[in-house]
Amino acid sequence: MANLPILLDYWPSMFGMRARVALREKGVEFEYREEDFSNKSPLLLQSNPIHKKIPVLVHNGKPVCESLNVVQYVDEAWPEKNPFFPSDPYERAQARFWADFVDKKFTDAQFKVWGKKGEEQEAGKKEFIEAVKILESELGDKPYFGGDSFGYVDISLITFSSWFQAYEKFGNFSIESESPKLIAWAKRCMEKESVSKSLPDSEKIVAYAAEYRKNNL
Ligand SMILES: N[C@@H](CCC(=O)N[C@@H](CS)C(=O)NCC(=O)O)C(=O)O
Repeated sequence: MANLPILLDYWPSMFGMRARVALREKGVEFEYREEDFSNKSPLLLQSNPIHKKIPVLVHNGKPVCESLNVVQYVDEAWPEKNPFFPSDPYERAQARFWADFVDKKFTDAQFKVWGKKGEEQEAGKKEFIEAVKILESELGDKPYFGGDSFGYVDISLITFSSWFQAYEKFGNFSIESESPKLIAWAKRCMEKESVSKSLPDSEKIVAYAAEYRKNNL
């Protein structure tokens, strides 16, 4: 295991999953280390002293923090295979814009759908459906957000699909009837081994979310 990049991660984390998918897209072998948030490892605390959050990729002894930053780093450190970005500067800027939209709009909304109740949850559902429709229109008729190839925006968003069943169960709505194209895109992405190997079983996520709701709501 000497010299393999180390990924500090936590299994249900859609942010951690992004790093897993990115590394597997590049065919990079890595050591996966599961963190216990009630007893964070010294390596996590040293590597990400600012946020103390996963994912952290430790490569050649140096830590890279923040999931989208990890995905970009992986693309640059292993440029030979499956580039995540198009070469055109404008298209690259657009890809960064949409991944940022996923982080700023979609991430907050999805949390309210499964992690809140009452009015806050209802508002979250509205925001979530709005965000999904915007993303669906950005996808258009392309197979991937990256066009013909699976890229940066695809990696930033696909990891949330392991949570879709939890959103539907606790939000009491159907994502497919709101946004069939997005579901078709998610199924297409799941055909990639880099994705299917990196995303946990949806049933496990539902059970995890149910436990969170029991303890926190
Ligand atoms: N913006 C961060 C978010 C990472 C994040 O929220 N990680 C959570 C797990 S999903 C975490 O490490 N939480 C530990 C804690 O808050 O103590 C990223 O994209 O990497």
